[in-house]
Amino acid sequence: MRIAVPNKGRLHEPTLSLLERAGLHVEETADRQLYADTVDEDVTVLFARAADIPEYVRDGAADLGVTGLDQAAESGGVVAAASEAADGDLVDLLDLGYGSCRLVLAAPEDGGVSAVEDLAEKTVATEFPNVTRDYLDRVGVDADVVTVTGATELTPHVDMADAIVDITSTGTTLKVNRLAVIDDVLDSSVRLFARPDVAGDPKVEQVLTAFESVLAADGRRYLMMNAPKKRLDAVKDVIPGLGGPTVMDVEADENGNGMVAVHAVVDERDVFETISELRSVGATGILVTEIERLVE
Ligand SMILES: Nc1ncnc2c1ncn2[C@@H]1O[C@H](COP(=O)(O)OP(=O)(O)OP(=O)(O)O)[C@@H](O)[C@H]1O
Ligand SMILES: O=P(O)(O)OC[C@H]1O[C@H](OP(=O)(O)OP(=O)(O)O)[C@H](O)[C@@H]1O
Ligand SMILES: [Mg+2]
Repeated sequence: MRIAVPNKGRLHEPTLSLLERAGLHVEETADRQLYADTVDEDVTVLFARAADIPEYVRDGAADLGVTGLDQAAESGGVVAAASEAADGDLVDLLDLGYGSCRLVLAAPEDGGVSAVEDLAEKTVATEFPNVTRDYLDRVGVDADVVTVTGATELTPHVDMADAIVDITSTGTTLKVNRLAVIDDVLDSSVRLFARPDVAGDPKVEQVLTAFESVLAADGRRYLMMNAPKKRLDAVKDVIPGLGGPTVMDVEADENGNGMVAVHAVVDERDVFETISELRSVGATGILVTEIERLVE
């Protein structure tokens, strides 16, 4: 099975790190190599431009692809489940949570365009012509779309366009270029995409579960401690655990009091408060560790 992942740019590193954490270690390759093996002999990684990945998957060059929803939407249809797929659609299997950005319609701050209706008979420049045309159809505005391959923010200032549809995340680029957001076109983040015909394959399910387990572990910590057996209920009350803690009998303390070891998964935001509460109900030897993966 082949997974297409971004070969460079901002999505490259986080995607490799996700594969690594998911247990799909990518074998060392020289930079720019197109393919790489993983520790799983059935899984090959294919490096491609973020914008080309949806096409690789649609065409069958790859079975799975990791890229932005914006890129997938630009290249064709995207559906949430294989059962809803029409010919050529991609299935959006999982939101991987990084690469979050918005495609927005923006125009010069002090210009003549302050609502999408003002764009009738005018021109919109974008790297996303298909998404932009779909959007204009949806809102019922007849505007020209010109395709550019970068520096879109410049086009309204050189009379190439009256507005743009472009990616924004912090808003800095729009601000620097004195452009104001007029409307949201698409919310995007990086997703795991599959072709509908492979979406239910056991190997695909295995990759999906591995990715999900990484996301589930994010923001969670593993707590281990010892506690007097008679304080167990109090300890349990303190731990906002995932399906209740794991409790094991351990050796009694020096006074012969029964002791237990308690393990639990907790939200990292709760760790600080939880530790002092655990100490106050008699827990000792409290250990906090990171979790690599969590299969629920
Ligand atoms: N500013 C941003 N913040 C968050 N995500 C972004 C941002 N810009 C782009 N992305 C996401 O990353 C994807 C890839 O962007 P792009 O193709 O521009 O590559 P890049 O990482 O910028 O590298 P390069 O432009 O140098 O090829 C976009 O389709 C989008 O999903
Ligand atoms: O809202 P902001 O945080 O300013 O981000 C938005 C900018 O980020 C992306 O550009 P990128 O940095 O990828 O440069 P590129 O044009 O070379 O792709 C995008 O094309 C916008 O220009
Ligand atoms: Mg970019």
